[in-house]
Amino acid sequence: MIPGTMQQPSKRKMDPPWVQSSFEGIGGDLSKASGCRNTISSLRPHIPVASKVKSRRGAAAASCASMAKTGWRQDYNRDSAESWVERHAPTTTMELAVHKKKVEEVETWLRAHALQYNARKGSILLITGPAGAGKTATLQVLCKQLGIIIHEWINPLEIGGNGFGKETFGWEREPRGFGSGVQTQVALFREFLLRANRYRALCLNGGEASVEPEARLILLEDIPNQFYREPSSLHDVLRKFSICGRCPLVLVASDCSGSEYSLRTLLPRGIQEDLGVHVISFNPVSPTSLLKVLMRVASAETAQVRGRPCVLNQTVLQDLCASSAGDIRGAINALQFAWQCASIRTQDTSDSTSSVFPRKLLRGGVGFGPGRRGRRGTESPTSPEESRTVFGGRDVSLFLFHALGKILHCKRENGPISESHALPTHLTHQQRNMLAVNPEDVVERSQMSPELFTLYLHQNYLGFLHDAEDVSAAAQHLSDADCLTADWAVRVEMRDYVAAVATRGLLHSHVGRARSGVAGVGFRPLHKPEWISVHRKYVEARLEAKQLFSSFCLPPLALHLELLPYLALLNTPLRNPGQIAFLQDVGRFMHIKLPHRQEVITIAEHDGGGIDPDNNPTDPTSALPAPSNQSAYRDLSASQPQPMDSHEGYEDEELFIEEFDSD
Ligand SMILES: Nc1ncnc2c1ncn2[C@@H]1O[C@H](COP(=O)(O)OP(=O)(O)OP(=O)(O)O)[C@@H](O)[C@H]1O
Repeated sequence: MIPGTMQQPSKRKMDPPWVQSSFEGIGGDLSKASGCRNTISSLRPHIPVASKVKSRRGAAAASCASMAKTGWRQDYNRDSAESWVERHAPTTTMELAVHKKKVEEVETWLRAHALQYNARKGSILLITGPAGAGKTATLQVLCKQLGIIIHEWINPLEIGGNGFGKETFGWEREPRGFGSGVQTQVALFREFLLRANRYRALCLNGGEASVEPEARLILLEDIPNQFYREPSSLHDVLRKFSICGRCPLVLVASDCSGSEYSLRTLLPRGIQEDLGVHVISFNPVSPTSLLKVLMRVASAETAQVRGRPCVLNQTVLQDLCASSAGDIRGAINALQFAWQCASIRTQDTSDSTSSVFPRKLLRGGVGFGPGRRGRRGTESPTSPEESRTVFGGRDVSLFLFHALGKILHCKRENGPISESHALPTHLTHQQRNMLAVNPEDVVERSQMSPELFTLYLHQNYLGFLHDAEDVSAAAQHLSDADCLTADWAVRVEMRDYVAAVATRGLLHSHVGRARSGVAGVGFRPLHKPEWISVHRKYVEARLEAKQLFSSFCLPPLALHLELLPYLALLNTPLRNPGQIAFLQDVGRFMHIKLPHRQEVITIAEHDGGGIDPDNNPTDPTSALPAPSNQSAYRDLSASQPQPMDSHEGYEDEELFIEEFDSD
């Protein structure tokens, strides 16, 4: 007998009663979280189901668990240990706070691909949208309703057998089936994806396996990190899956604009089209739906608290909705937190509380308790910003489309101008109503550099102005903004001024529309700046010239301003077809006649603020041929012009081009 094993039980008995597991709430949460995960655990015993300790779901529960350690009332602790997000999870489509059309879209796809026997088995659905928009909840509710079993991939915490998972959570690693060696997460994932649907889930509870419906799908929300570093390996796996998969795959991914971990990096549009991925894009939950859910949750919680009347204040709920920016999970977590703060305050306002919660969080009873309205000192936060600071909430970033729209549509407040804002008589022609938005704030929330944002404005502003005077004034302001960053020495310091001059200048130029009484221009598609493709071409050409003319050993300036124009003018063919093509492409642009403007790319509603990684001008190397000298010359990329007929045969001629010294 090992002494350690003997001592273990008595040690447990001696634990003080106030020590509670930090995973208490989460454990309950996960066990509730579903049959689908149980299905997976039965299918793949070595994958630690409990490893899906999502911080988002555990946040509220973890805070409650830490509260429990301070020895407050047991009933309160038990009550608060469970996350409300899980406790009030929707069970039917009627309860979902998601727009009906989106629910129908997902349902139609599921019926066509998961329920139809003849449907293509390896079909892929991609559900995107902001975090907390109810994407997973919708899928789970629909699958439950349609009787579809979900096999969900959950990233294993322990892969190499270091004992962490086994010792901490009591999981056993399955030694057979996947080999005894260390397996990479990607290898495990590949195996899961291609094998998950071959076997039925085991019925460990003794129930009848035959009563299970056959329809099933694979859910991939927890994407292995390796794929973000190497998206091509995910593409390979998905390609294989689309050929030999036996059930549909649903990818759930949140939009995170401007992040390198964004979906566009992982699954660019080209790959989506290749694989025939069907995309359904969710919007943030509307404030009305959010408010309904919060009221339902709050009423249910109030009904549970016996003997303690809690009066809900709708203003607080509205503030929570506004500050959560369509994130239902965030809104419910904030409500739970606010409710618990209020409960603590009304139950026990001893000094011990202030050691856990900052006083700021405890002020005012946050909308609960009788007679709070109208009493100074117990006011609820009135502005979304204030409620955000009090209860947490989300830092609201704007999608590019909406950020540009806020400037280009130039919304102003109606009504007379207050005396404090009135300009002197000689400046009345400059008088405008108050702006509905703060332009600098919009630029900041777009998560773009002011210069790039100005470029987008420059590309799109013409369609939004009413007359030529407005266009002239706007162009003047945009030029001024451009000049501000002309000097590289002060470029960084001047960035903020660029944003202010460009956006405010553009907004100030909107005069004609108001004068003519036109309400607005309505919907207008927005486009990416042509500058992006021009700049991309410039960077590509620079790199290509460096490779093709490396034998001249010239610095870039001399290469581009002396050698290349000289060679282009000489009209002498070179030895190399790559060099010929290059000179024809960039050295003789004055002869190229463009019949019309270049085709511009329309911005989709959920495009992020950063430069599109599919078309990143700062990293043109991806679009270039391999930088091997031979292949770069022989195999010109399709985008490059091929040597003209007139030059055919020059390759064989012995021509000598004099190399000259740049000095
Ligand atoms: N009426 C409701 N409609 C939708 N979700 C609800 C509702 N009430 C509570 N919830 C809970 O809100 C949470 C929404 O999170 P969900 O995981 O579905 O969002 P998501 O869009 O998939 O976000 P992420 O991409 O971050 O996972 C779920 O835990 C769900 O149980």
